[in-house]
Amino acid sequence: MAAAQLRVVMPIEFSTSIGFSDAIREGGSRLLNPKNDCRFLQRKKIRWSFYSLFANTNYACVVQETEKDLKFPIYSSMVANPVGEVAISSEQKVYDVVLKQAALVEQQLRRKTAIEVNTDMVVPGTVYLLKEAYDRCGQVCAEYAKTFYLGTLLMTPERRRAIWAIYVWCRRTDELVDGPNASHITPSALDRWEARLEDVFAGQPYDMLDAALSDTVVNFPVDIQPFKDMIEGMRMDLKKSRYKNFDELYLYCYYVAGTVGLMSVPVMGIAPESHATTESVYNAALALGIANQLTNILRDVGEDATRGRVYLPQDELADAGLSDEDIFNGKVTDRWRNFMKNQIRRARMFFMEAEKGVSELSQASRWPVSASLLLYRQILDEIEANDYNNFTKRAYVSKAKKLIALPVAFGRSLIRPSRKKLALVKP
Ligand SMILES: CC(C)=CCC/C(C)=C/CC/C(C)=C/CC/C(C)=C/[C@@H]1[C@@H](COP(=O)(O)OP(=O)(O)O)[C@]1(C)CC/C=C(\C)CC/C=C(\C)CCC=C(C)C
Ligand SMILES: [Mn+2]
Repeated sequence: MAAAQLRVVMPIEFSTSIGFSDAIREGGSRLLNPKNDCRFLQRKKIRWSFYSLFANTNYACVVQETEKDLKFPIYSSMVANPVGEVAISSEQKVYDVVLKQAALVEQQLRRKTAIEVNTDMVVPGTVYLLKEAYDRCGQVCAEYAKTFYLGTLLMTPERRRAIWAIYVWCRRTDELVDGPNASHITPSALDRWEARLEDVFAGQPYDMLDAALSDTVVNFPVDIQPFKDMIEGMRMDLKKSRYKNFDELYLYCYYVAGTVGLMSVPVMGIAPESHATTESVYNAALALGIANQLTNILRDVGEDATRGRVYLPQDELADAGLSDEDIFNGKVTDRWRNFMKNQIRRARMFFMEAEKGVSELSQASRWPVSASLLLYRQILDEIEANDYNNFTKRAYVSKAKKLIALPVAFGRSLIRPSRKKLALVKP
């Protein structure tokens, strides 16, 4: 087993009490001995499940004590190869994007005090009624994602149509690599899609669906970076069908789904009375995207396998005594169940991280986000109810359960923003 670098972020008293040396006090690091460290945490009755999940990998964990409550986030932290060379983890890279996005939105909001919504817009050569463009986006959203669509109906009209425009761009981007023409898509087609995106942000849309997005990015402080990153995720999908470890998977999940959170918050808005920092809300939004994508991956194991794709971390499969072969054979064994239990637990941790941010959103956005969180999370319950057979059974949340989630989500959306700053467990 390779040693990994452990980065510790925690109060000095705690680091001493669990026996880490001076060298690793706040922000320091030392070589991790996964087995011993893991047993140590277990002996101390410290929540260690995710620690153990990473223990046999090259990952270390970040530890932080917050209000007497220990948190062991499921993120990968510093990654070291067996000779001890440390690379920046995906989580740290992505967190840098989160900080930049949060800073950007604050700057833009300061510059722009009131949001002015245009009703019409002139596109060079053609006049499109913007209303029509947005309505078309709404129809696409209703057709492809009924649940999201219903959620958006609970938002203010300006926010709702902006989310539709973002949804449509995301859907079209995904279709490039997953749609009927996917086999013809090359990296240069994605480069062209990116050039077109730049034009959209520069106010030069190609078609009416783009025009809705051009209008949205003028009216809300949405930045181009998460959009570009989503295209990067599609590039990754073109060239990669295996993920060595969770660090690699985390980056993929950020690209294709965490980005959606970062695109949406500037539209959904943070409650004016919230005391949470902008970056903590962005962080929660990122977590919701990651949680959703991990859930997607766990639900679609069988379907992805038929396309020769395995999104599960290869090292964690190997540690569980499993291989690609077991996935292609599609037999539910105890090894598979145990493996799945850990994967589900990790996805739930991301949902928990996301939940902390929902109450910080503007009042009208809380209900739809909370509903979408509850509904997506239930897919994990359904995988369990299917006895972890995600090879041949698609986990599906029934209409009745969806209906029950709505009032529950409504109740949760009444929770007011915190009076305290949100705790951030980050490197
Ligand atoms: C503070 C806080 C919690 C704020 C909330 C922030 C927020 C609204 C986050 C949204 C998170 C979200 C809905 C992420 C989408 C994740 C997702 C489903 C990604 C899919 C990627 C590719 O997966 P794959 O190819 O494996 O799957 P398919 O078989 O193709 O399904 C995506 C398909 C990428 C494209 C994403 C979309 C089309 C969804 C975009 C959704 C919105 C813009 C609407 C968000 C609105 C609400 C009400 C949640
Ligand atoms: Mn897809």
